[in-house]
Amino acid sequence: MEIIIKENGSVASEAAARVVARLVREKPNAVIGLATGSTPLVLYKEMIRLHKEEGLDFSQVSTFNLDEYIGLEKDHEQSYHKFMWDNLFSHINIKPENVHIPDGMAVDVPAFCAEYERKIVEAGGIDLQVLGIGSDGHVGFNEPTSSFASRTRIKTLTQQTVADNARFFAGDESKVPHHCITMGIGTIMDARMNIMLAFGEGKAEAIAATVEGPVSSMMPASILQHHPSAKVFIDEGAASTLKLSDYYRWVYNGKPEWQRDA
Ligand SMILES: N[C@@H]1[C@@H](O)[C@H](O)[C@@H](COP(=O)(O)O)O[C@@H]1O
Repeated sequence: MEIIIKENGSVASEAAARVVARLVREKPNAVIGLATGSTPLVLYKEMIRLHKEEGLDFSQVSTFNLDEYIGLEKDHEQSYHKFMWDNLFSHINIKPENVHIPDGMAVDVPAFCAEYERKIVEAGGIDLQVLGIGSDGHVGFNEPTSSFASRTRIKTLTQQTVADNARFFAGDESKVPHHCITMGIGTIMDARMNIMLAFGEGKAEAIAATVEGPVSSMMPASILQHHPSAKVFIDEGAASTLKLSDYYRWVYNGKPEWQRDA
């Protein structure tokens, strides 16, 4: 794992955006996995800026989102569909037919999930997957004890995640769906590169356990230790309990400029 510590979340997000931009320039028909939550918002703003000001071209790019709540219509204020269109897709030149987000209203969920996996394979696999992390270490919505071999499927959220995400539902936990469709950990691990973003002290424990703890399904993100190309972009807050943070800075600063974020 490569740990990239920046002074704040904006600078870290800009660094992550450079990795996305490099991929899209090198491979115009790249397949990108995307995440929701508050963490990737600045990354998406920067991708929009790169498109508008520097001509970054998404016309051949395909995307696959990690997850969606079950039971929310696409236009629900808190659906991940709406989140992605509001915060990214409406502002770049991506083709709607190249956007894939799990359908929280699917009638036959297992069939939908199998088809989602098939579409990822058909697209050539995910080149780069963007990840956030839940305070309990979940990636996508793969909650603690999720199988490392799991594929896209239905999951039940933990009480912790329901409580964390209630802030998006006017603080009302009863309004947060308890089920979701999420890519599996096996699906995420198949991506050729994973980039995780985490900001603030609230994520420090989960990040320390992910980067320096034992690999355990109790901390789903820790499986990234087994990924051949995983980068973790964090700010000082999220880095605050890492034991080897000086070493990560030393490694990063020892790289030639052009290699630093790539
Ligand atoms: N399913 C999403 C995750 O993909 C995200 O990483 C996590 C963290 O959210 P935030 O970035 O708002 O802290 O929240 C949700 O539960």
